[in-house]
Amino acid sequence: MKLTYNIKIIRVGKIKNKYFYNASKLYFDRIKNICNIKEIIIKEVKAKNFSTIINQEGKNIINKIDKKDFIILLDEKGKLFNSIEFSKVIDNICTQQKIPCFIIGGSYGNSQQIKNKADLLISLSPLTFCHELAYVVLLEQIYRSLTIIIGHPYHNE
Ligand SMILES: C[S@@+](CC[C@H](N)C(=O)[O-])C[C@H]1O[C@@H](n2cnc3c(N)ncnc32)[C@H](O)[C@@H]1O
Repeated sequence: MKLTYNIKIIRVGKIKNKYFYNASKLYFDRIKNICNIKEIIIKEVKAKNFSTIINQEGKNIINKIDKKDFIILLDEKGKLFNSIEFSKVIDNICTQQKIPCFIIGGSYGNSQQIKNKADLLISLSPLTFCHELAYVVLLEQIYRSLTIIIGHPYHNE
């Protein structure tokens, strides 16, 4: 079953580790079979100062946000959801003709400006993951959510 839903992800930097890359490709392709997914990759900023990196990457991310986007920032201090609740978040945003736009920060995290702009902060766990692993977990959970929405047995297997 194919949904007309659109999902967007904005993230920082290439996936350099081949295992994370392969896992992300697996779930990205599965998601593509169910709905439209667009990804925007921001270049990693090189600077000596952490706050320069966070703020510049933050500005570059904000430039890619559109009016229809419902901004969901991934942050370990955000709200925790179970997979059914997470699928409802995605379903509700999409049925309101908005686009869930997931943002994953770079190695040093997210700027305060993005945190202020976000419509929702979600946590995948109270533990901190590298951004590559956070991306893989996010994709698996988006795929899981979509299977819940279309009634595919993946979540119950
Ligand atoms: C290495 S982490 C950045 C850690 C940084 N110290 C901070 O305070 O945000 C890189 C990115 O992965 C995502 N991330 C890592 N762990 C996460 C978690 N448990 N829940 C949600 N997002 C997470 C966030 O978007 C974060 O900005």
